[in-house]
Amino acid sequence: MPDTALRADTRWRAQERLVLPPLIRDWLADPGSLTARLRRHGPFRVAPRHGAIERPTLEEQAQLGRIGRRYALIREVTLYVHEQPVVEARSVLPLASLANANRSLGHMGSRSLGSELYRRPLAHRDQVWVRFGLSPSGQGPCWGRQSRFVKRGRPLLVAEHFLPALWELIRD
Ligand SMILES: C=C(O[C@@H]1C=C(C(=O)O)C=C[C@H]1O)C(=O)O
Repeated sequence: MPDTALRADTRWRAQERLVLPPLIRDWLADPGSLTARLRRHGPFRVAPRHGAIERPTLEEQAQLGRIGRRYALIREVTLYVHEQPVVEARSVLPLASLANANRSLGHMGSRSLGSELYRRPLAHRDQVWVRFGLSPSGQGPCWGRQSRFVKRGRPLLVAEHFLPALWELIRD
């Protein structure tokens, strides 16, 4: 586990502007599906914690661009491996991004959002931010990654906060 004597910060910073410890960079810069990578470490499940139609935060609006000013489906989940909470995620799915062929993204339940984003037509991750701060439920501080995905031309945000149990899991 890298030095955590970092000051917790709520601001997301462009990934390329941060020097990250190698282990952290290996996970935060991974271009593939986090779900697929976690599944390689043991039994995996997604536990939805919160779902509501709300306005994104001002920071999320800026990260989404113009579409961010409208209402979005906010989805907060905890990802478990071997029944250990390893990631807390908050996704911001603009309602305008959930129309037509993208509508399944708004009805994931306990299925991983990644299973839709990494299904053809593949979503592409066009920007990544990083921070060392609290998770959506207030755990931490821990490393977090905010990704902007574009699926069928429509943007959405997925923020993943990597909990201490993850680093214990991969060390064993
Ligand atoms: C984006 C992915 O989907 C994962 C699944 C999530 C969900 O079901 O809400 C949220 C964050 C991601 O870690 C992925 O697997 O890479």
